[in-house]
Amino acid sequence: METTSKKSLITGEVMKSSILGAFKKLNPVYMVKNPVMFVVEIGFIFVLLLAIFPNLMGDGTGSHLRLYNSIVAVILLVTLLFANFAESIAEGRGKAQVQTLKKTKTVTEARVLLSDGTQIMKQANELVKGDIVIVRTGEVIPNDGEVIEGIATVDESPITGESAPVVKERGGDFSSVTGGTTVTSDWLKIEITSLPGESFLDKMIALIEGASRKKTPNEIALNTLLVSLTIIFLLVVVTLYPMTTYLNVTIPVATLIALIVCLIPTTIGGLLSAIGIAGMDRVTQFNVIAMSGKAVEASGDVDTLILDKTGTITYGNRMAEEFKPIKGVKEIDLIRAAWLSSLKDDTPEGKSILSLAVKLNVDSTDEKRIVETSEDIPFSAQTRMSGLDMQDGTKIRKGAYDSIKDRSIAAGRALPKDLEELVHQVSSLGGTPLVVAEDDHILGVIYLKDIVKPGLKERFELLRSMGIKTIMCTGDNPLTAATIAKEAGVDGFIAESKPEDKINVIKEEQSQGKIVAMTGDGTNDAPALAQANVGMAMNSGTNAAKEAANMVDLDSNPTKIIEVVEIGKQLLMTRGALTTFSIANDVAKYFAIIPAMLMVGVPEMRALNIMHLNSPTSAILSALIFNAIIIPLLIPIAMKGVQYKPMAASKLLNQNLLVYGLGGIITPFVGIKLIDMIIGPISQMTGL
Ligand SMILES: Nc1ncnc2c1ncn2[C@@H]1O[C@H](COP(=O)(O)OP(=O)(O)OP(=O)(O)O)[C@@H](O)[C@H]1O
Ligand SMILES: [K+]
Ligand SMILES: [Mg+2]
Repeated sequence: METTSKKSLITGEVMKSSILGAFKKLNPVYMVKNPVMFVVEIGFIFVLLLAIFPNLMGDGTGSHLRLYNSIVAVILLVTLLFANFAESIAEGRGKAQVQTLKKTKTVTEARVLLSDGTQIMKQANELVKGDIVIVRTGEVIPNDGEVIEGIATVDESPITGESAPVVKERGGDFSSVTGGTTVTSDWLKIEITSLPGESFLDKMIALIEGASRKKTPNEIALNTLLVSLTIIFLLVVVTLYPMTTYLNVTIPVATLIALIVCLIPTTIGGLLSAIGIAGMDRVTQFNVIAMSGKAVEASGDVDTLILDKTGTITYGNRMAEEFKPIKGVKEIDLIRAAWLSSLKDDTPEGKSILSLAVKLNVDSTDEKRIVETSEDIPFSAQTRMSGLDMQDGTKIRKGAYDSIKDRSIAAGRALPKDLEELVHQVSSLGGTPLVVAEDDHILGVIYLKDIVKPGLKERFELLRSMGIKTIMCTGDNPLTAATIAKEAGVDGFIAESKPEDKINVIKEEQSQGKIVAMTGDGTNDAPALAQANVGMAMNSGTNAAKEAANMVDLDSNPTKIIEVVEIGKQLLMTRGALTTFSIANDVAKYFAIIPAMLMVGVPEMRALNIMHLNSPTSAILSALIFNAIIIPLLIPIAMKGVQYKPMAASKLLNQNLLVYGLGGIITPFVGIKLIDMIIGPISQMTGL
């Protein structure tokens, strides 16, 4: 699957604003939201004071101490800036995108059609829900809405990044339009469905700007852990103080603060929000808009994926292929009834039946009269039927086998003997059989042909190896469902399902503690999209679906949920890996610094000073410098995410513990030693 738009990674512009952002974020009001880094900031302020007034805590007055305190203060400041920079740069790409989107929002006027037929011009920001507007070629659609008349091509590229215009028309799946897109041919009559400032585009801008970004549940839990660790290390260092006095080692307060900062989980504390933002951004790069970080995170935890058949697993442009009459019924009578039943059917299925009937020379001379005089019985997922009631009282219906069957039985009719056989023939090909009835007489079956998308089997295999169960939900009959399910390789299916059945499947899974994802595009999918932990609506779908979902796929490709799940997993893994690395780092630093610090007063400690660092001062400064530069060094991993390979969760965990845990323990020893080799001689020269 290709992403349609790849935005360049980090531009000079983003770099500049990120550096600026790093300084702006030093504001304590902002810093306090990140407790670990806030502790570093307090430490910095404290050491800064000690640089100015070295004897503030009774450490003495020497100029060396002043210099030392100043150096520690500078490194602490740099640590803060690095952490802030990580967050800024993660936000940077989104900011550039917002600029482009804001340019889209330049509509000022809309042509409103009043109920008396007159047209007036109104400011776009004065439009209310229910207003009817007319948009002509070259004009921008003023707000989100549903097409109620007309057919036109619309350029949606500002939102989807897709340059080819899309056709919009009344009814079906292509009736919703987005404010800010441009009509490129013909005209549309649109009913406005959003209030000014609440359009899809507005929401996208707000989301990307971070206005509605909240800490996710996992982030909150991790933060609690990080705060606990911070408190523990604070206590460790505080209790070290009387111990050193007892051992007759004098340790400057700045060193103790440096030690605290080295030991508390600053690496993950500094990168945590960047990881979250980058995760959301990666989804955006895939042309999926996530309404919250929580949604992206939930997609990483998905256990069950509910997919609908038509349009997700199959291409969904179901075309009438053949008319199969019941024994004793003339083919032309079936064709005529099928044609009648579709005269007012707006769905693609209905249209394809009309064109096949016309191709087979149906008698259509009285079309106009019938259209004008009969009553439309539109298709609904609830009834799974469509048709019309004619002026003479004849009721023409076509629909799902069980729906028409129930209807006939209710009317006290016996079913034709060969009906089941015809339905079976179509179903075993994976096609959708539509049964046609005139009043309660069943005339035959329409074969709607559909094709399973290629490559799905491999993708479902991939999901299975991630431990995700796939369930196909369809309104179609059990045999068609079984045929398609087998061909596509899903784990299970539910046939003859009505919209509420989808919700029930989701609830059932959730009651077993499972996290459920689903995709959908119709108004009838909206409740299920809202019920699912991850609901991904298609951009081409109805506004109700988009409103209910917590993600929208701008490319309207339902199988993209698979990539979203991968990105979510990658986000969770990246966070886990860097947390492991960070904590392993801190523990390693403890063993690297403490012996070097104490060996002055406790000669026995020399044995533990396996790193042979130049001096206690050099040891602590090296550790502090390492602690700072590890943050920018890890920014690429935070942004790109650790590589995800599908495998069992436990195996993955073990592998990550090995790589990031062991790596986290070894890296500080190597890093601190290298830095010590550089700054050791300098600190000796300056006599620090
Ligand atoms: N235009 C139509 N007129 C009458 N019956 C239809 C029409 N379109 C579909 N049906 C019948 O209604 C059933 C349900 O349709 P619906 O679109 O809700 O589900 P589906 O497309 O079969 O499955 P999925 O939920 O996978 O999209 C179809 O299986 C078909 O039998
Ligand atoms: K640290
Ligand atoms: Mg459908």
